[in-house]
Amino acid sequence: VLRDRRPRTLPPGPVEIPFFGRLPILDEESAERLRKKYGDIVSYRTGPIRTVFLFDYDTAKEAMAKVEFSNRPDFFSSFSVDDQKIGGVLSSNGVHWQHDRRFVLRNLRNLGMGKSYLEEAINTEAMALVEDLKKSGGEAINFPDSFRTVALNIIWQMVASTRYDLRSSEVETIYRLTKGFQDDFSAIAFLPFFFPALNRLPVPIRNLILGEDKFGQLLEEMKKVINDVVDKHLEDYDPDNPRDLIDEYIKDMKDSEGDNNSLFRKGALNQIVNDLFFAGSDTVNQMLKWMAFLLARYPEYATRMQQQIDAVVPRDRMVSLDDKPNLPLVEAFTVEALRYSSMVILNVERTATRDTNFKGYLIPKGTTVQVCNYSVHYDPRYWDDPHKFYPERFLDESETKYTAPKKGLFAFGSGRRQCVGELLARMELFLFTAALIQHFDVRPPHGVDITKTAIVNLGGIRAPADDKLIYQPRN
Ligand code: HEM
Repeated sequence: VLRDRRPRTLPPGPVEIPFFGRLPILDEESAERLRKKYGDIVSYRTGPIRTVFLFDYDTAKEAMAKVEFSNRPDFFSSFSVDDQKIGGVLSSNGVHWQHDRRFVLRNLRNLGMGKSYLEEAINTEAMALVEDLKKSGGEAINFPDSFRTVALNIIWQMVASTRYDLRSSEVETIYRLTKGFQDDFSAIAFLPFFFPALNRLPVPIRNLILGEDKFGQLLEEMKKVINDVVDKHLEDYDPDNPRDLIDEYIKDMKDSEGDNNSLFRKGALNQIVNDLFFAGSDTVNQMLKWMAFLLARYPEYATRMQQQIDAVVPRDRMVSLDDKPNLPLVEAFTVEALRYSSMVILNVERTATRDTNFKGYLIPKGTTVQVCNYSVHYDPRYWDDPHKFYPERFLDESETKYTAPKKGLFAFGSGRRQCVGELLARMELFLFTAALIQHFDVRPPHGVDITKTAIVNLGGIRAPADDKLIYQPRN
């Protein structure tokens, strides 16, 4: 039964088990075990789906740039809130993806990605975050809800001109949906995609073991939240006063009315909004948790960064992007946090659009192609002592200048589908982290050994466990 049926032209990997294959790989330990045993390119079968895992930076970079590996797998469309399930950026393919990605990139830039007025908006949130954390009065608290609200507020202001109060209950609803997807559906909801036979089970059994009814409910709720936001924009739309990305889309949609070839559609707009909300808020929220954890875990860096900030920024002014050249350690700390956290453990899946020769192997059409970002970030070929948290690796010899790595960083993916929000995320991480450092000593509660804090897996996202921390305002 265990005869390996894998075609010889495929990369090596564990013996394929007919019909069932093996359980999906969702964590860094299992991925690393594969790499250690089979090398940098490994094929692995889960049900009818074959995945080729890539573990080495150069190989991953080359693969992610290939047109043949630029699509997302078909099953991504099940998460779409577009009625036609073809629009948006994250899960779409072909001309629809190209069209919507171009629209999003152009408008994120026009709305200030990398520019000073967006910096102001981020610093308004940073100030609100500081005030909110001060309310904890130096008591030990779990990661504050304000982390997620400030992250949401930035992208939501660009997309929908909405800013929430840091403790607003509306944010609670939105995050309940995100968390629902994360907690309940990380592994189990994917199983029918890998094991289609499960779809033949009676509905009550599928609901019981796979929670499909709950998944459907969450998706419907999300659809409604997004649709209401877009409908409200359509109602209030003023062509002379576009407020945000949704208005810009409505403008293009109205301009192209009557053009049968136009790809501007309300369903696609809904999905774009959904993508930006999902990809743009929880990612930053999770990274803020990492920043707080790492500041508490490595107080020697926190102290050095406070000295650097205090030397150039008066306490009554927020750190700005112009201060960056004077704060090389702060930048190095945030980038090292991206590497060390490897928050997105496995890069978002791609799929081969046709049979493709790659590195001496023939990757058949339909094969999933996935880079293990964690493995790239912990690869001793690119990083000295990779398990050490060491921001200095991003400084020049005199430690006075930040130096971007030439190779080895994969936090935002790569190639044609590289993260569209990278610039925005880097701005947010730098300014939010600087605000935390400038205003607080972050530390574990007395007697708590922070080296024992677990790193958990939240549906493919690596995050520090929510142990309590103290945010002590600095004198
Ligand atoms: C620290 C924060 C973030 C991290 C680590 C991150 C990481 C990633 C990664 C790994 C990918 C997959 C790239 C690939 O397939 O090669 C991705 C895609 C994407 N990200 Fe981000 N991201 C972050 C923040 C954001 C923000 C703030 C936005 C919102 C503007 C955003 C929007 C997107 C979108 C729309 C895609 C899909 C791109 C496509 O399929 O063409 N991300 N991100």
